[in-house]
Amino acid sequence: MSSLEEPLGLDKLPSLSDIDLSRRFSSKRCSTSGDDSGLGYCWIDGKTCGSFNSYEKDFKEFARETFTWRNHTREIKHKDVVWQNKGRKNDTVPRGITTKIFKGMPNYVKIVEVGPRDGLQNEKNIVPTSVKIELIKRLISCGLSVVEATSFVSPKWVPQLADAKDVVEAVKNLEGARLPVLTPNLKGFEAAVAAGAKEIAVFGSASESFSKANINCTIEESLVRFRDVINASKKLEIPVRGYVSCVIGCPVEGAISPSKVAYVAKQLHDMGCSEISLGDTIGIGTPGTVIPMLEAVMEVVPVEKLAVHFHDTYGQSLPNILVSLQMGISVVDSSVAGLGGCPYAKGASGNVATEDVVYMLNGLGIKTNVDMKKLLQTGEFICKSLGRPSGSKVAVASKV
Ligand SMILES: CC(C)(COP(=O)([O-])OP(=O)([O-])OC[C@H]1O[C@@H](n2cnc3c(N)ncnc32)[C@H](O)[C@@H]1OP(=O)([O-])[O-])[C@@H](O)C(=O)NCCC(=O)NCCSC(=O)C[C@@](C)(O)CC(=O)[O-]
Repeated sequence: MSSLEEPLGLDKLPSLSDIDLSRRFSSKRCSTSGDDSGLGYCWIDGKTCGSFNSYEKDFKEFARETFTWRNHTREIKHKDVVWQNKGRKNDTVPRGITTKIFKGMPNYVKIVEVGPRDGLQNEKNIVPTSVKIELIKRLISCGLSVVEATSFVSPKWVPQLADAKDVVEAVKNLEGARLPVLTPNLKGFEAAVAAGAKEIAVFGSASESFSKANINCTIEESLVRFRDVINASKKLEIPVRGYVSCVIGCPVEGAISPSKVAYVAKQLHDMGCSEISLGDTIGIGTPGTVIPMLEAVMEVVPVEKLAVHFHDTYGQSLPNILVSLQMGISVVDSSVAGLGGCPYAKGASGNVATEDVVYMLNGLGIKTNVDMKKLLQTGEFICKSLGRPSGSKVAVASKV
């Protein structure tokens, strides 16, 4: 297994002109600034749009609610959040651009915390097992309902997670969260089950080169391995999550076509994966590339089965999550303090920070059940243990 070449650079990114603007921007667009570039137009189909002034008023209402987490004193009031009141008797009449923006967004987002696995697999120094266990316990106490605990992979390739068995044995009976682990093959699956894992994940790729570098086999070979793992898990009624890496680009191959992503996602779904997480492994996606990718996948996998997994290499994770929510996705992977990166994707930075995702979702009035104060303390705990600053903007800002 060789490490991969330089990460995909900006020069290799698809330009906006490569993307079919007519698919992204509604034909019934409503003009706020009136230019022809698409900027200033709302891009979710709808019939009417409010003026910019009414949007500004609505926005002020939201902004006021956005900064409440510090003291946890106020519940977000949903009186102006039309999309959340759908179906209730006293619905506010949907109006204007605000409605268009929030149409289709979920009321609740399940956050899949991947810090203990994705976060720690790429740390230079081996993190003590006791710190990993403490991290998992703290993350559960924040209210996170899914905490990915570790991986059962070759310790030769990922020595950072060589203690997977000890970690799982220590946390397997903790209540309050599901604790899936990564298992690339039957060997990993059997070890995980023996240690007491109750949920697993298989991880494939939409890029042939990345598949070979990461899991030492082609995409088709990986699908055969996953089928074996999934069949074994079905016998034990163990739920399986499926990952697709490199959904936007690959460090070797450059841009990856949405149809390749859709193909692998569909295979995993058809095999029986209960959830498919779409990973922008090297964090090069923007809404301009994420939207067409999601469109292609949604044609073959139901949206309620999809999760998004963004790395923040180019600082695009939050806008990418926002458009994913607008497209109906309600499961978001993230990593406390923005820990993370894949050992086989050189230059890829950490996952989007859980604190930053929760902050944005709080601001949108979307429930997560995550306690921001405890989450910030957990981020502080792990950063102190690792001797590095937090990758979360919210964590940094909250200290100022
Ligand atoms: C996938 C394998 C295991 C294939 O492993 P392999 O095909 O058997 O061959 P190999 O040459 O790569 O490794 C062979 C050695 O690993 C052993 N082995 C074989 N399987 C296992 C196992 N399950 N657990 C422990 N050991 C195992 C096997 O027994 C043998 O041991 P040896 O005889 O040399 O002593 C290997 O290539 C590997 O461990 N790769 C590391 C993959 C990895 O963990 N990558 C990072 C996670 S993926 C990711 O981060 C992306 C994601 C999910 O976050 C989403 C995104 O951001 O896009």
